[in-house]
Amino acid sequence: MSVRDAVLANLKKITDPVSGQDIVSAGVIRALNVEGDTVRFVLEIDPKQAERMEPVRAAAEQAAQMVDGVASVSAMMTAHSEKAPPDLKPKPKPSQTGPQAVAGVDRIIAVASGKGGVGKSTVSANLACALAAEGRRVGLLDADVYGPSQPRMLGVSGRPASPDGKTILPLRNHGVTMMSMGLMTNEGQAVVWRGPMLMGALQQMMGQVQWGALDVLIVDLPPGTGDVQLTLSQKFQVDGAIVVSTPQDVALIDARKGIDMFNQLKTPILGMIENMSTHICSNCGHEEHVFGHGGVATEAKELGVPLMGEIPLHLDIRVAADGGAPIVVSKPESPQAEAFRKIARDMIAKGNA
Ligand SMILES: Nc1ncnc2c1ncn2[C@@H]1O[C@H](COP(=O)(O)OP(=O)(O)OP(=O)(O)O)[C@@H](O)[C@H]1O
Repeated sequence: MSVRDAVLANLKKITDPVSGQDIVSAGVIRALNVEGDTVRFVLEIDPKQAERMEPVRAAAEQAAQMVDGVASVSAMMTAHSEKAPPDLKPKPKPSQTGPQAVAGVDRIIAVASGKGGVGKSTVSANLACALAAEGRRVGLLDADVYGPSQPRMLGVSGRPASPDGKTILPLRNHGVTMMSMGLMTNEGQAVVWRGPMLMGALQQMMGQVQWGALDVLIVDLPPGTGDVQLTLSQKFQVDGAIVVSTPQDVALIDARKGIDMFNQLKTPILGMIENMSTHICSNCGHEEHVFGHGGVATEAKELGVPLMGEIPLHLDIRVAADGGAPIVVSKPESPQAEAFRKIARDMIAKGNA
């Protein structure tokens, strides 16, 4: 049994006090992510039940911890989206609410995925480093509040400083200026990200972080189509969205939802990237199609969006990301890195980065 399945089996033993079902069947557990010996997941709850659910969260964390091979567990509570209460305040003029540019930032590119775990953060980190290697001034905002991974992928640690209490100084590595929403919360602390909180935090990240002059700011979004995606597109001028998907049908169905959302928000779609496209054996170089191959190309064609590239499933990509130096930095001449670098060069050639 995989660690993921073992974690799920343990979580299934816990009852959701609201529905009476187990917490997995009740849909409380979301975004379960196993990386090495680290397990992360989110409990999606009604914000009114936050207090009642805290023991459930603690029990879930403990249940995951019991699984062999698991060293650390992080379980956060998040509020499931509710209809916003009617806004009785007079509406500000549309010119004040329209998407804004961020001072000093030429372009904002959102990297999204319909489904979690398809490698969106890996793609964001590699694209950011590849663009920086081409001489672009690059920022990377990790807006994935459910599983912030950019500090680890870019090998930066420590909390960002705020010398004046108003502005936030970002961190920097591999030529990329980086800020993560995950660095603003205390590690291991349960955070209930309510819609308005998310919006506030995102606005703070965009507006108060001293990004400096950037050619492009890449925003690594959480998976799915939620509050962060909406806020980003509604409040800021997003110049393009990249949707990352694996070739599996389930991932593609969700990727399509992501594309629909950006179409509705009138955010231009730069294209799709197929990740974990083919598997290249790190011993013999043999190529096989673990999740099928070419599914994203077919989907992109059907949706009328460009296929920006296909990234192989390769152990070196994961090892490099886990080690804090993405493959385009640690093995820039490898074919795996070249797959990312080609996408970056094409983006620059098309004036998108
Ligand atoms: N092309 C690849 N080859 C090998 N491993 C990969 C590849 N892409 C991603 N991975 C690995 O898969 C795992 C998930 O990737 P990543 O965290 O980038 O996904 P994500 O879509 O951002 O996930 P989340 O849902 O947490 O936001 C990581 O351990 C990463 O190193």
